[in-house]
Amino acid sequence: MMTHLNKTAKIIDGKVFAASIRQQVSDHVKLLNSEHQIIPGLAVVLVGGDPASQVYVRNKAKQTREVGMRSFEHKLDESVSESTLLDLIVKLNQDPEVHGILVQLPLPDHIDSAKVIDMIAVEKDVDGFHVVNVGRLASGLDALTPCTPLGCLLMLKDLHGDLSGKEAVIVGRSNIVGKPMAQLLLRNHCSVTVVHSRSQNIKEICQRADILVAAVGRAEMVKADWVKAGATVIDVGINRIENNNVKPRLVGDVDFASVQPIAGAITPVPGGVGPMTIACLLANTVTACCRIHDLAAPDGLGA
Ligand SMILES: Nc1nc(=O)c2c([nH]1)NC[C@@H]1CN(c3ccc(C(=O)N[C@@H](CCC(=O)O)C(=O)O)cc3)C=[N+]21
Ligand SMILES: [Mg+2]
Repeated sequence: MMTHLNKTAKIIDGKVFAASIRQQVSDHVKLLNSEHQIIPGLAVVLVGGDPASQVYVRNKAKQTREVGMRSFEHKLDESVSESTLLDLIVKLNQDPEVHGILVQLPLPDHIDSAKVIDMIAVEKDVDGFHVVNVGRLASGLDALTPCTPLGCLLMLKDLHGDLSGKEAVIVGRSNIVGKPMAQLLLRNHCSVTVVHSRSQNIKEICQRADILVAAVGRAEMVKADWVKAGATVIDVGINRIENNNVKPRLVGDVDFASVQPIAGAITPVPGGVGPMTIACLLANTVTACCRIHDLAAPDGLGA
């Protein structure tokens, strides 16, 4: 048979990887239960009825129960006042059965999200969005780490092992992905560049990357000629392309079809970063529970 000189990138299977993380979480939950009679609990707060958010929240709750943890769902009306939401956070902070608190974002415009997030007890902030966790991550201290960048890092470490000296380029500077991703890659000794909507020569900068993380929320923006041959491409984007009458198609921030033949490895959408995000949320909840009870957290599930 003929061998082909043109390579095709390895497709990183986020679903399989996420399942192995959930298995480790589930093993640790069993241990906490048998040795210490502790059941980790995750509270998810959803404000309003956005259909996509409802699907995510339902998936989170289902997977939380599947790994043996308690799930507490709080659905509030779109019109809820900021003070009612803050009161709920205070209650959850004080509840000993709750070890992790996630407030689904975005929140309605009349609510100050920073105020709500910073009301969450630092040790229960499983999203890692509290200003203290952000600062701890940036300072190289133990921190609860945002789930999406943590999932990306675990995939990169699994693929490459040591990341020292690798040239990483992140497209997007959001507080939930781009910035914490930069911190995690820096902590793992990469050279890190963050490009964004005001950057010049984005394409040329991306061409240097050994590791390219796309997190801008613009459908198929990263094209084949942005990617160095053999680079690892992590696609964080989830963009719904609406088609008349048919089910919307999900695409990432990377033009998968054209990039796949160039890249060395690439995450698909769906089935890449998305499932890892939820798995890391469960991992963060067990980690938070262990720290709250002053017990050893599971190995290999942190940054
Ligand atoms: N406080 C907060 N924390 C979050 O982590 C958070 C949030 N707010 N708001 C919304 C975004 C979005 N998000 C996703 C999680 C899993 C998938 C996921 O599992 N995606 C599947 C497919 C999903 C589909 O079919 O729609 C996949 O990529 O294969 C996607 C998106 C977490 N978010
Ligand atoms: Mg941006």
